Amino acid sequence: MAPPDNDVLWAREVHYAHGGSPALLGVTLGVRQGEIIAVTGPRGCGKTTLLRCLSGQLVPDSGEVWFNSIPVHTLPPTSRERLRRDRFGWVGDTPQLVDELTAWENAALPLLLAGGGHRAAKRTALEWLERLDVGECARKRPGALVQAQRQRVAIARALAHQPDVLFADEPTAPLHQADRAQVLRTLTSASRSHRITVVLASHDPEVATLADRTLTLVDGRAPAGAPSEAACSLSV
Ligand SMILES: Nc1ncnc2c1ncn2[C@@H]1O[C@H](COP(=O)(O)OP(=O)(O)OP(=O)(O)O)[C@@H](O)[C@H]1O
Repeated sequence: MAPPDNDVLWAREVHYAHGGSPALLGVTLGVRQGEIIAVTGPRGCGKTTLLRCLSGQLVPDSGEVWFNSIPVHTLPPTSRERLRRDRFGWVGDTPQLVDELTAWENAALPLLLAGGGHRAAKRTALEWLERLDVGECARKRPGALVQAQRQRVAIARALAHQPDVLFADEPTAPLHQADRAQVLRTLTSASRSHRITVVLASHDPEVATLADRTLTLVDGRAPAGAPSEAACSLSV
């Protein structure tokens, strides 16, 4: 079945089990370009597994995942790898930076891997570090930064190549309470100004207030009795 024309990301009846243990039991979801969607629900309900299926890190056991007109679920591993590198951004709950590189080099990495010029990549990386309030850390290596600074650098790296879709899985988990709202606001406003679609997973209900829509998962599916799409409700 082909996806609806107006959805940048579309998943239909996605099932996934980790080593025989079911994590997703038929999730259907459409995300429009530039939209920010929050995936919420209690721990273990399948948020991370859903984001990994949508971003091509995992292949669903059954069901479909489309990015624009690309059937992600049928792509060979090298094509999924390229798609993730060129078109998607990923922020996880712990910053995975390259220890040998400085903050700006880390943030510039996706641009350099995509074949961008060194000077332009550096300028863009520095702009994003400034936007995320870690401009003064640009020349420091990750080991000289605190966890909250490292996570801001990881977010800058995920946004610097202006991906079509940013997947953020509990992106505020390593931050102190005081930093959380500010980093989330920066992430969502930068995404809105650059028309980057965001799929944001969190068990923190506050995250939903910054999103256009919310998909609530319970035990790998939408709440009993409701079709998955109906579980998406307007939250603003
Ligand atoms: N690698 C794995 N091997 C086995 N089971 C897994 C694996 N990853 C996740 N699971 C299980 O799959 C289910 C869904 O996990 P998932 O991490 O997707 O949920 P989540 O909503 O993101 O949880 P959390 O909020 O704790 O991050 C859980 O029961 C979890 O224990």
